[in-house]
Amino acid sequence: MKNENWIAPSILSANFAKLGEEVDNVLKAGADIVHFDVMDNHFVPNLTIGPLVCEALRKHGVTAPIDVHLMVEPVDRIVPDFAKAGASYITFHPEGSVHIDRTLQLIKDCGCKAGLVFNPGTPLSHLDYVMDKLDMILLMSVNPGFGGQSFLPSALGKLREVRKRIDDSGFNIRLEIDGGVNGANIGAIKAAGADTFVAGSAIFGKPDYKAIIDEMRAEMAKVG
Ligand SMILES: O=C(CO)[C@H](O)[C@H](O)COP(=O)(O)O
Ligand SMILES: [Fe+2]
Repeated sequence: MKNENWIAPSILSANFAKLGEEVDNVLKAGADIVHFDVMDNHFVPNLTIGPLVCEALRKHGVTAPIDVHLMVEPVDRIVPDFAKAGASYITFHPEGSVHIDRTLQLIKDCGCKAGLVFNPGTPLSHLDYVMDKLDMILLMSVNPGFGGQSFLPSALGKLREVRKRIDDSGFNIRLEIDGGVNGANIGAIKAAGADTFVAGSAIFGKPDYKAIIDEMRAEMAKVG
C-alpha cells in the first residue's frame, strides 16, 4: 500500500515564544502534520513540552494532525492526557514501556493512532508480534534528545528492512523518519521507503518555510 508523502515539521526547532504563529505558518507553507517532541529529562537528557501545549495548539485553531513523539519513561501515565489534549498519533519507544502491546492498545482505546519508535541501536524484533496494532513505525536517524543533529546513514538500510516488513504484512502502516532530514538527503530517504518525513532545524532554521518544503517535495518527486 502506498501512502501519500507527508512532511512533518518538528516544532522542537520552532520559536516557542510564538508557537501558534509558527505552526500556522508552517502549515500554510505546505506541511502536512505537526511533529510534537515530548522529552522528559529522564528517558532523554532534555525537557520539552507536554499535553498543555498540545491543547493550546488545538485551542489556537490547529486542525492538522498532531504527531506526538513520546521520549518519556514510563509512557502509559501520559497517554490519556495527550489524547484529551488533541493528539492524533502517539508514538513511543519500546524502552519506555514494560508492556508494548498494552501501551499500543491503550493509545488506540484513547482514540489515537499508535506507533513504535526505534532508536538507531534498537532492534526491529520489537515489531514481531504487534504489526496489527501499528498505524506508524518511526525510525530515528539520530539518537533522540536534541534537534539539529546529523542524519545517521545506517537508517537507510533499516528503512528498507521496515518497508519490506510493512509491505509483507499487508497492513497500512506509515513509515516515518526523524532526525537530520533535509533537502539534500530526503530523496534517498524516500527511495529507502519512508513516507513521513520529520524535519525540524532544516525547516525552522530557514527564513522561508515554503521554499524549503517545496524543495523537499521536488527532491522526493525526482525519485518517483
Ligand atoms: O525527535 C527528535 C529528536 O529527538 C526530533 O524530532 C528531531 O531531532 C528533529 O530535529 P532535526 O530535524 O533538527 O534533526
Ligand atoms: Fe521526534
